[in-house]
Amino acid sequence: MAERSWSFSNVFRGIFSGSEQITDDTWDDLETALITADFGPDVSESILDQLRADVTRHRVTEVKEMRRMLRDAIEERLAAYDPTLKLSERPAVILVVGVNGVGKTTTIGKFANYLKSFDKRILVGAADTFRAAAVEQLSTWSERAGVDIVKPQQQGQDPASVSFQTVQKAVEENYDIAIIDTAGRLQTKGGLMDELGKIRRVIEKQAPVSEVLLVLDATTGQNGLAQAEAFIEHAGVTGLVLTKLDGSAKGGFVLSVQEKTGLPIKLVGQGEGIGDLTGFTPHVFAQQLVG
Ligand SMILES: Nc1nc2c(ncn2[C@@H]2O[C@H](COP(=O)(O)OP(=O)(O)OP(=O)(O)O)[C@@H](O)[C@H]2O)c(=O)[nH]1
Repeated sequence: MAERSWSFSNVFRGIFSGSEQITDDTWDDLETALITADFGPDVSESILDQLRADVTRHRVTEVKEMRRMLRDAIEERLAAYDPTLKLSERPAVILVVGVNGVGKTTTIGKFANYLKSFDKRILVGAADTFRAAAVEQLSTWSERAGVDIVKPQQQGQDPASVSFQTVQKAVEENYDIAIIDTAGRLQTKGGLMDELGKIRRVIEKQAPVSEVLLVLDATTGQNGLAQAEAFIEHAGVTGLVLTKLDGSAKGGFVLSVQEKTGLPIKLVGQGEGIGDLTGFTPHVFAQQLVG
């Protein structure tokens, strides 16, 4: 796989190619690298503690061996969360939520395209009714992915009613999956949650909600996480989507975000193209991060 710009291995290459034996400098450099890559202070410290204990216990002296241990430690921690998407209901209803501009609509386009390759019948719902451009954008993506769309009849239509119509059509016409785009404004917690709560209630009159995916922009790191706090606390989020990892040097965010929220990462966006979305595989990720 081509090396991505977010790859942590660039940072590591310096540390691990400097000398063959582990020295005090190796530990200092490693700590700096973990912080730089946005693992966050707590996760960085606990990785370092674990690694120190492992290195001592196994009497490891070589940098090469330490690198392997780091990779394994990161993989093990990433794998503590289940990345499987729950799509067994028919239709499986997926709500996509998140703050402004994080990549919700783009993700839905890529995700619809990905699911179609498994021969699924997909319907998307444009419940981001505040911006006409948002509906147009989703419409363009649905065309590219070759999936059907339910749009509001007029601008500003109640997002809950568009969601209702989407799920109704999905049930009546036997779609496998309905994906609903919601508005991404930074709102007061009350307004945001009232709107999402209403969307949920009207959907659940017809079908259970299978997944609530919170989209996070990896380039904003810990900051973006703070902005999304209201969703995490109140929206019944079942999984995370990390976007823009292609533009981020903050690969460590991948690990800290799971540990901070207790939520699994289920999808990863690595570009603006329709094919730039993948599932989340801890083994591959640890490899890409550490090299
Ligand atoms: N490089 C890169 N850009 C991305 C990725 N995902 C989304 N984008 C870009 O991010 C910008 C915002 O994406 P949107 O999908 O419009 O975001 P949104 O969350 O739907 O925005 P609102 O509806 O305004 O809340 C667009 O320019 C996308 O092309 C990604 O994985 N990598």
